[in-house]
Amino acid sequence: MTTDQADSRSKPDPAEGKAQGGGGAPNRERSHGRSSLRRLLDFAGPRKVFSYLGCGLSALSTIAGLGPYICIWLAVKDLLAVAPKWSQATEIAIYGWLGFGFAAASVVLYCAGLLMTHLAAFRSASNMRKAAIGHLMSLPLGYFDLHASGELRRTIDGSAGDTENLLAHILPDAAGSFAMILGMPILMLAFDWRMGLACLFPILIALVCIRVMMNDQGQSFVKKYQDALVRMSKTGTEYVRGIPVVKVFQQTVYSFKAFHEAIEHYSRIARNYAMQICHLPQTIQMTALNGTVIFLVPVAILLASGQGEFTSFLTDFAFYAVFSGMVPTAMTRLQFSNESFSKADDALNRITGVLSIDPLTVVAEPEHPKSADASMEQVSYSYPGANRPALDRIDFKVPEGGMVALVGPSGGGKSTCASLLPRFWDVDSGRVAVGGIDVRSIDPHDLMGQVAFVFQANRLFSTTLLENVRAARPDAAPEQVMEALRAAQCMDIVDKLPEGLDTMLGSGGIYLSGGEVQRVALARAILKESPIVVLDEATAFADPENEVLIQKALTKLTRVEGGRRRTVLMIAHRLSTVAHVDRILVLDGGHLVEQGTHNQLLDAQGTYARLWSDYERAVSWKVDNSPRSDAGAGQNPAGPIAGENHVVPGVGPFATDSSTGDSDIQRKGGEA
Ligand SMILES: Nc1ncnc2c1ncn2[C@@H]1O[C@H](COP(=O)(O)OP(=O)(O)OP(=O)(O)O)[C@@H](O)[C@H]1O
Repeated sequence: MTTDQADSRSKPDPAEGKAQGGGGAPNRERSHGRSSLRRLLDFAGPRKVFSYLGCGLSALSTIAGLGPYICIWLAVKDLLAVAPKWSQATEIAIYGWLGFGFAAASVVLYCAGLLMTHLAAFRSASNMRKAAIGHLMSLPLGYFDLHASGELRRTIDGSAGDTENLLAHILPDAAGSFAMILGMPILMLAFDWRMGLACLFPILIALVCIRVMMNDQGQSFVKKYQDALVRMSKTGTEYVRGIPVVKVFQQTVYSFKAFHEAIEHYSRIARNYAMQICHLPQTIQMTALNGTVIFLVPVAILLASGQGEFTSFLTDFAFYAVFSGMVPTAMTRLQFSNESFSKADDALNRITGVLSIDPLTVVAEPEHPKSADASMEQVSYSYPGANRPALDRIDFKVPEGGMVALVGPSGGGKSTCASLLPRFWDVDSGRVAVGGIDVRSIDPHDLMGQVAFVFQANRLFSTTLLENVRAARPDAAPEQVMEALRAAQCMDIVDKLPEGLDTMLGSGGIYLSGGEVQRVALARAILKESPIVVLDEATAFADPENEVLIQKALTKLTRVEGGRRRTVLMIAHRLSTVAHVDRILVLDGGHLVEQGTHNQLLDAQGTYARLWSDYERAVSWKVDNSPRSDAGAGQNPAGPIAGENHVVPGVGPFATDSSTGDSDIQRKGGEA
């Protein structure tokens, strides 16, 4: 999605009366208030002065670069004046050295200028990246659901790169070209204004052509072109991620429609621009510039007949013939700099688009939660652009140390509900509270400290196992990390890693399986020691062996020191894993349709009872079809829980914790 699309998802935050961060509302107006170059240089901070200096040096270099041409002209003039007695041309050597001096000075000035502009460009690009990444950190986590990583990478890294090129190379070159364009008419009209005009005429034609190409249509092309690049980058990233699926099903790139369409879209835009906007003006421009001599020769022939002193005329002609060769170079430079300015302008708008997305609101005097209960009071929430609410007036409370499960049909609103607690999104109406305090009144950092979130699919960083776990609590000692790994049943992982905790994971290191990654993520959550835990289908993708271990780790995670229980809000599709929680909330179509214990809900014969019976059927089907069905299914009268416990014996947050001897199943067995 482009930032423009993100714009359309923005919506007012009823609480604050302004665009919500999650929707992402870049304020383009703000970004157009000042010239792009000045806004860009602002990122360089005090180093912007290097940019001005660099451009000045580049302009001086161009002017110095004219010196050798004048020296050649003087030398030729000297020679022709004494022809054929060449030896009498005594000044030649001086002109030669002078020309060399000018050329050397031009090179030195240009290099010094480039050095300066590079210093400014690097600082500007790195500050831009830092600002954008820093700002991303302040956005609600839900923003990242809506914006693919490829798109963000392209926006931040690509845009910073585009502007870096502008400041480092294009700007000093443009300053040089500008100096050349200012100096050229003076120089050209100085020796023979008629031949000078003949040389300037194609430049005027080229300038008109450039103007035509960079009209409003051309500018809007650059915008569309950049959008097409972002779209290609985003769909390309998704395609690369989906390659295994594509290969397994023997599909080609054409089957990955979005990526294919993005490529087609990109080439269509580039083709249209070339054929509709550039074709004629570009042809005229290049012909005019490269054919300067075509204008010069007829003028020279006309002038030659009326010249009193032919040698002087010939010298002037030689000067214009040589000097006119510089014209295409200067004009091409100027044209490319114009394109780069448009490109950088667009890049800058993308960056400022990200920077102007409203971050999570932070109140001036945040409050600290007084306890570890969590509640929702009449909470409604709609995703930006959605035509019906994902949650509608949801009301419930998880008391401190309580365990509440969210169940319901797919799309019922379970994940949305859980993600409102750590402020992935802010509610449209109602209130989400932790410890009796509205989450919007808690400092976001404090809130993150209160809530540990275990996702369905977790990511590890490309660093050591130690640092991966320590991401949850950077000041934790290696012994504490080891303790968390032990509690998360990760000792088999630690033992098999060649350098234990210091083994690199991910690219360039060791890869872990999905279930192992899940356990390491649980170690993180355990190390974090937050009083509230949100579990989003933590065992969803685990194989039976890993599930046993994950369930054991979950048991540890749900308790703090001394056996006290953390407050747990969990989402589950496997109803067996929630049958023994304190309370089950059934969400259907964004409504809280039922709540109660497992038995109460079964008795109510509503949605939960229907889901349970579907679940029982699915499990008995699995058991009947399992090679071990003889050993387990029919023998256990306790239904699916028992059926699953046959496969996963005596584990889980609601089952026996072998290490502590506690048993939630036993403790809550009566309820079940
Ligand atoms: N990022 C999003 N943008 C727009 N709509 C969304 C987004 N995420 C979820 N929804 C919509 O919100 C509703 C609730 O989705 P949610 O993911 O909370 O349901 P769920 O009960 O967790 O589903 P599942 O069990 O399939 O994971 C659905 O209608 C879904 O289409």
